[in-house]
Amino acid sequence: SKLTLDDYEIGKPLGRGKFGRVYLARTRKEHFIVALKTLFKEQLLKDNMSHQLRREIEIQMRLRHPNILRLYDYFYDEQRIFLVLEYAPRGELFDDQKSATYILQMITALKFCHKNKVIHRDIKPENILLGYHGELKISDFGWSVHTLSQRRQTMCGTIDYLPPEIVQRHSYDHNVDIWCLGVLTYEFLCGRPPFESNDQQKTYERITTLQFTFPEYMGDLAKDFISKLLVLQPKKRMQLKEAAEHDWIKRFAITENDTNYRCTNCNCV
Ligand SMILES: O=C(Cc1cc(-c2ccc3c(-c4nc5ccccc5[nH]4)n[nH]c3c2)n[nH]1)Nc1cccc(F)c1
Repeated sequence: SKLTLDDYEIGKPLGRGKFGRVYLARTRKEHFIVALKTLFKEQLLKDNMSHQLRREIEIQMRLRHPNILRLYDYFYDEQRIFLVLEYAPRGELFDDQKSATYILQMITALKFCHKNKVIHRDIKPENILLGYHGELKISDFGWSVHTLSQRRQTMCGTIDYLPPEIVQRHSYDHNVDIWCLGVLTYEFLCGRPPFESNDQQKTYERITTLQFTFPEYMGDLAKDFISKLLVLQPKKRMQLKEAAEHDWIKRFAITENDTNYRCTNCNCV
């Protein structure tokens, strides 16, 4: 027979409110672990989302594939609808821990570049590769030493990463890499860059006027870290030394001397 809420023991909240209220849960009888999502009927009616939810439930109940998160079941009470979703043990693709770990490696790489009087100028996801042990590798120094003309730089590839001083054709220094680090951190955590727009001119305007917002699920430490990098005045941006010491990095980054350091590729440690 159909399970109800009483058949589950509720555990810790999962995710960060990105998906609404989702809790770790397990069935009282078999201790089968799931992610239990709660949706409020009133909210759904208000947003006129009931038909969409029905369709989504329909589709997700039917689709069975190792790379598609399972919807095992659903049930409801007077106020709420409950979705019994598959529990994904390794969590979100880019959470604070993975993002901070990569950003710390980016910081150490940029420190080395700047110490050697090299400004990368083109930090963005396309220019990042991963080594055998999952370590970050900045690739493509094409723009670093002999930057091509501004036009060429803005013509190819994304403009989302351009710092304001380059958009406005002012002189620039190593602080351009600090700006890009802020854009990269934002994209790692949100899955899109902060100034993205469907019109190039609009993107430039948002960059030069610092028009961006944080999604509500973003943690305060991450917001503080990014806000100290995405500063219009290059000299006012947090420097790499402080960035490496920032609480968001301290709290979430995993370095090889951490106890929970585990190579994502092999069991080499
Ligand atoms: O709403 C969602 C998407 C969704 C997925 C989730 C979700 C969130 C987190 C997890 C997790 C999970 N595992 C973790 C491990 C470590 C840290 C955090 C974790 N979160 N496992 N499964 C999940 C499932 N919440 N909401 N699907 C949905 C909605 C309506 C109808 C329907 F058929 C599906």
